Amino acid sequence: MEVVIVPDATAGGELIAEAIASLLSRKPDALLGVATGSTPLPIYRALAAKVAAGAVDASRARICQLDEYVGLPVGHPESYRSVVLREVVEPLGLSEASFMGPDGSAEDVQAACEAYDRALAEAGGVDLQLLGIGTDGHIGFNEPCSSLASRTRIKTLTEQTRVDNARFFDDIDQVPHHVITQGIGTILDARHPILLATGEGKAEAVAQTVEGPVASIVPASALQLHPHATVVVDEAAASKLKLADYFRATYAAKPAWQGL
Ligand SMILES: N[C@@H]1[C@@H](O)[C@H](O)[C@@H](COP(=O)(O)O)O[C@@H]1O
Repeated sequence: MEVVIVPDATAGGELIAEAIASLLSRKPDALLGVATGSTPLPIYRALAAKVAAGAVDASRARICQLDEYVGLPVGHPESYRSVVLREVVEPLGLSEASFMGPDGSAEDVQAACEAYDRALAEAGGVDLQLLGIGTDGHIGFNEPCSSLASRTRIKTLTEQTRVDNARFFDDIDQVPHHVITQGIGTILDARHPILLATGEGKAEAVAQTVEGPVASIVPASALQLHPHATVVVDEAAASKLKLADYFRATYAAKPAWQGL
């Protein structure tokens, strides 16, 4: 796993947007897996700015969703489908046709999960999967003790995650208990997962993800099993890494042509 320490969230967003731009120049119809939450917003802003400036052609990019709440009414502004359309698809000038995600309002949730995994595979697989991290080390909505081999399925949120996400709703009672999430096995199928973590609140989860054992109690630690996973962290989120100096030196000495 490559760990890149950047000064702040803006720099992290710029670096990852650059990696996406580079991917799109090699593969214009790349399938980009996008995450929700506050952390990836600087990536989407930086990428949209590059598109607006004509530096990147994203017109053939395809976007897919990582996870979704179960049971929110179709079109709810905080459904992850609405969030991804608002924060990623529209700013990149793409249409809804370029977007795919699981159906959180399906009556048969299990069938919707299986259909989504099939759709991802039929689309050729995810080229680059953006990830944030929960304070408990979750990726997507794979809460602690999720199977490291899991596929897209329904999960129950921990109380901590519901509390963390309550800021997007009027009150915590509106935060659904159930979600659909790409499984950890599904996420590991992506050709290049990139996790961005910023702020001190993520420092412990980052240290366990990068330097702890691979264990389902810290779902993000499964990224250690991926041959090409990148973890981008700001100084605050890197503050508990024992090998921070090594990661800095390694990245400083990396040939620029390698990119992320
Ligand atoms: N399902 C999302 C995750 O994909 C995201 O990584 C996490 C952290 O969000 P934030 O970046 O706002 O801290 O929130 C939610 O649980």
